[in-house]
Amino acid sequence: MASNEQPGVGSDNACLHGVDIVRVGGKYRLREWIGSGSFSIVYCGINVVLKEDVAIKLEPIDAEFLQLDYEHKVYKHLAGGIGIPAIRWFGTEGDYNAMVLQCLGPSLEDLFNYSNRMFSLRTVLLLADQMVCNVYEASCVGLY
Ligand SMILES: Nc1ncnc2c1ncn2[C@@H]1O[C@H](COP(=O)(O)OP(=O)(O)OP(=O)(O)O)[C@@H](O)[C@H]1O
Repeated sequence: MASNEQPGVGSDNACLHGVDIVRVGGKYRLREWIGSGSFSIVYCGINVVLKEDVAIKLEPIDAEFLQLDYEHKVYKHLAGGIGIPAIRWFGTEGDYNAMVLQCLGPSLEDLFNYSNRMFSLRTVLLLADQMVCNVYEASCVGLY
């Protein structure tokens, strides 16, 4: 799960988190930093042609354990599932592998905070159902 220690909300400067590129795939511009996971950095971004909000996930190409390509394959296989973002672009830009995704709504952590860090039993069961279904789908195509 990702950590959000230094949100760059309001900043248009992607360099704030050590990333020295401003666009990927020609038309996806990085905007504010959303969070950093164990292997990647995620930004809010925009498709400058369609004006669509996107999420841009970057992984340094010199990372010891590259995972973005695998995550890209998992998303491709789970396409259309609940909570699975559509892939807009995948490739390499400068020193980064990049995956551009449909921008989802608030994270589970955000929703948990909105709910005073307490989910009802019904919500927990609905979440468990979605997670088990996604893992099952992935296992059916040999991804787990
Ligand atoms: N498509 C998306 N739309 C909106 N926010 C997203 C999207 N994908 C990821 N995020 C947000 O970006 C942050 C980091 O994402 P994520 O946890 O997937 O990174 P990660 O590097 O895969 O982390 P880990 O490997 O530690 O799970 C989280 O706050 C997450 O909610």
